[in-house]
Amino acid sequence: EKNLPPGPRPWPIIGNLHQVGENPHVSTAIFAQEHGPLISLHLGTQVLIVASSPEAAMGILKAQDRFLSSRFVPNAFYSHYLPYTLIWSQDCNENWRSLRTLCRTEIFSVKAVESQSSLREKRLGQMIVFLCSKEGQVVNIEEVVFTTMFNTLSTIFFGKDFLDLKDEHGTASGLKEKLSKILVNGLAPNVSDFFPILQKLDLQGLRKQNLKHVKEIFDSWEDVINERRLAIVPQKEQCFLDRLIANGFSNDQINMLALELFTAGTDTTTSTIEWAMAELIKNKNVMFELQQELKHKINSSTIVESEISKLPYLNAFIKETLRLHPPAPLLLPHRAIETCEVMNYTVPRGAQILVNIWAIGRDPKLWEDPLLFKPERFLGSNLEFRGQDFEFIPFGAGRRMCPGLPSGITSVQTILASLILRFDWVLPNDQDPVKLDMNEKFGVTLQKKKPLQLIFKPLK
Ligand code: HEM
Repeated sequence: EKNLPPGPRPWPIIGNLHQVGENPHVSTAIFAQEHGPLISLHLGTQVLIVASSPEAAMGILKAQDRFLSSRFVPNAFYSHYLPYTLIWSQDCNENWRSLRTLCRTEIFSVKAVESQSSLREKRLGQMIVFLCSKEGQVVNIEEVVFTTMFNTLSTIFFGKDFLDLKDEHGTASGLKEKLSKILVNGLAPNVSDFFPILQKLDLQGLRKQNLKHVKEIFDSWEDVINERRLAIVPQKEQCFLDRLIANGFSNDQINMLALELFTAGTDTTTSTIEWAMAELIKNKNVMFELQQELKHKINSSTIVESEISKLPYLNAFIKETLRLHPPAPLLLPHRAIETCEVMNYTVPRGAQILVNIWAIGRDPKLWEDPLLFKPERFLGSNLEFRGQDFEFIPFGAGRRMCPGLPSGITSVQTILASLILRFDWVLPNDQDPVKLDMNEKFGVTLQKKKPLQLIFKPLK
C-alpha cells in the first residue's frame, strides 16, 4: 500500500492480529525498536498506526491534530445510546466542543476544582476514619481509593455518594463490577472491529452484554435524576446534575455523561495511586523523602488542598509514577478523518491511531536509567504533563487532551499525601519489598496485575 509507515509483515486475512497479543503497549514498543517510531499494523481489514517517539507523537497530536483527532469507537460500545451526549466517543464537532466547554466551566476549571475542595476533603476524611479502623489488617489499596474517588465524582455529579467503604468490595448492587465489565468488553479483541462487515452479527455478544449492563446502571440512578428534576435546589447546594437539567439535558444524555465521567475519572486516578504506593514500598528512600517533606511542610494531621503547592517532592513523585505507569499507555484510540502525512509517511483516512506513551516514558534515549524509579529527575526540571512536552504526555496533548486533568491530579495529590502523612505502610507477613510483583495488566487502564495489599502503623 502507498507509503504506509513500516511494520511487521501481515499475514493474509488476519494481518498482524496474532502478533499484538494481550499487552499491545509492549508488543508495539518491540515493533517500534525494529521498525522505527511510526509503524503500521493490519488488524483484519483495518489499518493501525502507532507512534512511539516524541516526534511521532507531535506529528499526530500537534501538526496533524485537525485530521487525526476523531475517535475510533470499539463496536462493543455501540448502542442506541451512543449518539447521546458523550465526550470521548464523538468526533471533534460542535456538540463535542460545547460539551467539553460546559464540563470545563462547571466542574474542571481551576475555579470549579477549588470550589469542590470541601467535598473532596470530606471524602478524604471518611477514607482516613475507615482506614484507622483497619490498623494491623490487610488493606486492599485499590478498593479503598476507588470508592473514595467514585464518591467524590458522584457527589460532584449527582450530589450524593453511591458506594460505601465498609462494603468491602465497594460493589453496591454490582455498580463497580458492571462499570468495569463495560470497559473490559469495549477493549476486548472483537471480530466486529477487525472485520466491520461482520458488525451486525455481534459474534462475541459483547455489544449485547454491554447494553444490558448500561441499562442496569442507568436504572440504578434514574430516580436521582427524576427527583432532582422536581426539586428546587438552592444555588449553594447545586451539583452538576442541576446545571445539566437547567441546560435542557435529557435523562439519556445525563446518564451517558455520568457513565463517561465516572469511568474516565475513577480507574485512571485509582491505578495511578496504586502504582505510586507500590513504588513507595519498593523504594524506601523515596518513602523517606516524602515522609520528611510532609512532616516539615504540613502542620496538621489532615491535608488542606491549598497546601499541596508546598510539596515539590510529592509532585515529582506523582510525575515519576505517571512516566512509568501511565494509566492510558496508548492514550485513547484516535481515528483519521482525512488521509495525511506524518514523518513523511501516509496515514490513510479511517486508520486507527495510537500513541505509545508507555514506550516513550521508558526510552533510554530520553531518560537516564529509564527503569529506575527516581522522582528526583523531575525536581528542578521544567517538564510538565500539560501537553507541551511530548516526551511526557500522560494526559495526552492537543484537542483531545484529558479535560479532567485539574480534577484528577488534585485527587491523586491529596489522596496520596493523606495516605503517607497518616500511616506507615508495609507489606503484610514481612514480605520482601524487593520481590513485590510489579507485573501489569493491560485493560481498562494499565493496572497492577496483583492488587496491592498493605498493612500500616499510624504515624501520628
Ligand atoms: C490520573 C488521572 C487521569 C489520566 C492520566 C487521564 C488520561 C487521559 C488520556 C490519556 C486521555 C485520552 C487523550 C487522547 O485521546 O488523546 C483522556 C481522555 C479523557 N479523560 Fe482523562 N485522565 C485522568 C483523569 C480523568 C478524570 C478525573 C476525568 C473526569 C472526571 C477524565 C475525563 C476524561 C474524558 C471525558 C476524556 C475524553 C476527552 C475527549 O475525547 O475529548 N479523566 N484522559
